[in-house]
Amino acid sequence: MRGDALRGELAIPGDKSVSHRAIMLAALADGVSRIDGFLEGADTRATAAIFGQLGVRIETPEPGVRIVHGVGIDGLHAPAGPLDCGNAGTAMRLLAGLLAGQRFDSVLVGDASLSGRPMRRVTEPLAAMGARIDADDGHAPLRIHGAQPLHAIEHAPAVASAQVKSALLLAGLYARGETVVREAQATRDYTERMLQAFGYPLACREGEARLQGGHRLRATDVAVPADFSSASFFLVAASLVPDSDLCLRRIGIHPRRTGLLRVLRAMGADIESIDAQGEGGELVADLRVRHAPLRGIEVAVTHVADMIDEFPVLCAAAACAQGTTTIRGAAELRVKESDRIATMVAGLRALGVTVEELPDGAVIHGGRLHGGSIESRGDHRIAMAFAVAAQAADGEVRIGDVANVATSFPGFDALARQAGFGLRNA
Ligand SMILES: O=C(O)C1=C[C@@H](OP(=O)(O)O)[C@@H](O)[C@H](O)C1
Ligand SMILES: C=C(OP(=O)(O)O)C(=O)O
Repeated sequence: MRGDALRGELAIPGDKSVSHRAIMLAALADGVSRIDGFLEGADTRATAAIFGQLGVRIETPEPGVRIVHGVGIDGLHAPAGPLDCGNAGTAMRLLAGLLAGQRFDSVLVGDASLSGRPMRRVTEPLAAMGARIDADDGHAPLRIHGAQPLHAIEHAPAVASAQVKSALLLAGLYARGETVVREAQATRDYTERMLQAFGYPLACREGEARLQGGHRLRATDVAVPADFSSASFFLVAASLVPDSDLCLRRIGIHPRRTGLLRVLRAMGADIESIDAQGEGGELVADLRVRHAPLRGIEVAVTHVADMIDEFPVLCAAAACAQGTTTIRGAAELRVKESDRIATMVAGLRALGVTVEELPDGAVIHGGRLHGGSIESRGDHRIAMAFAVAAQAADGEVRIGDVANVATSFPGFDALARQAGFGLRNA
C-alpha cells in the first residue's frame, strides 16, 4: 500500500555491531563502563543476557543504557547452562572466539536460522590456535572446551567477514604471541577500534589487524551511534516516495558500512550528509534524503563488503528504479538469516518484478510493482525491505512473519508510521 511522503526528523536506534562489542569488551574490562545508545534489539539483548550468565552484572537504568560491571580479562564464570545467541550470528561467532580462551566449558546455541549458518569459518581457524570446539557438521550448537592453551596464528579469512576477524582477535586476547588477521577486502573495524578505546594495545591499518595476548582492558564509556543499516530502509523509502524530505539524525557513517550510500547516490538518490564529525570515536552525520527518481546500475563488487546487510533494501530500490540493476559477488547473502538472494527474488517476483537469480546476486529489471503476499522467511531485513517496496507498489503488500524485525530494529513499525509509511497490522 502506497505511503504518504516521508517527512520530518527521525531518531534511529543504536548500532547493532557496536552494541554487541560494547557489552563484550566492557564485561572483560577492569572497572565499570556505561554504554549509551545501546540497541534494545533481540540480538544485542541476547549478548547482554549471556554475559549475565557468565557472572557479569549489567544494569539497565533506562532503555538504551547499560552499566556494565567488568570482571576483568579472566573474571568470567562458568555458565550453568547453554548460552542462547537467538538469531544473532555476530553474537555466536564473536563469542566462539572469546569463550575458546576461558578456563571453563561452554555451549553456544541459537534459533533454527542461526543453527543453519556456517560456523567452520570460525571453528577452523580457532582450532588452529589450539581451541577445542565441537560442532555438528560445522553448525551450532558449538561445544567449547575450556582450559586449552591458545597460541597466535596469522590468518587470511576466505570470506570477507568482520565476524571472523573479530572472533580471532577476541581469542587472541588469550593467546601466546601475536595474532594477525589479513583481509583481502577490508571489513568494519569496530572490534579493533573498540579494543583500543578500552586501552588494549593493537596495531591496525586497513585490511590488517595485529594484537598480542596477555594485556588487560580498562573500563570506558561507549556512545553507540545510530545504525546505518536501520537508517537505510528510510533512505530508500524517502528516495522512492514523491515529495519526501526526511532527516535521519546522527547516523554512523563509517565508510566500511556505507557502501549503500555510494550506490544510492550513483543511482541518482538525493542524500545529503550534514555536520559530519567524530563523536565518541565514530564518524556520525545527519542524513537528509529527498525524493529523487532512481536509475538502475551495475553495483561494483568492491562495494559488497561495505553494504553486506543492505542488499535486501537495495533490491527494493532497484525494483522501483528505471532500468536494470546488476548485483554480483554477493554469494555471502545466501548464508545470512535466510538465503537473502532467493528470498528477495521470490518476493520481488510475487510483486510482478522481472528478476534473474544469479549464484552470487541478481539482475533486477526495474518497473512498477503491484500488490501481493511476501514471505520474509524469518528474516528481519527482508521484512523491512518489503515494507519499503510496498511504499511504491500499486496494491497492498502483505508481509508474513514480521516479529523478527525486533532482531535489529525494535520500533521499526512505529517509526515508519511516524515518517509516513502506509503500514497496518493484519
Ligand atoms: O561484525 C559484525 O557486527 C557484522 C558483520 C557482518 O557479518 P559477516 O562478518 O558475516 O559478514 C554483518 O552481516 C552482520 O550484520 C554484523
Ligand atoms: C546478518 C546479520 O546479522 P548477524 O550475522 O549478526 O545475524 C544482519 O543483521 O543482517
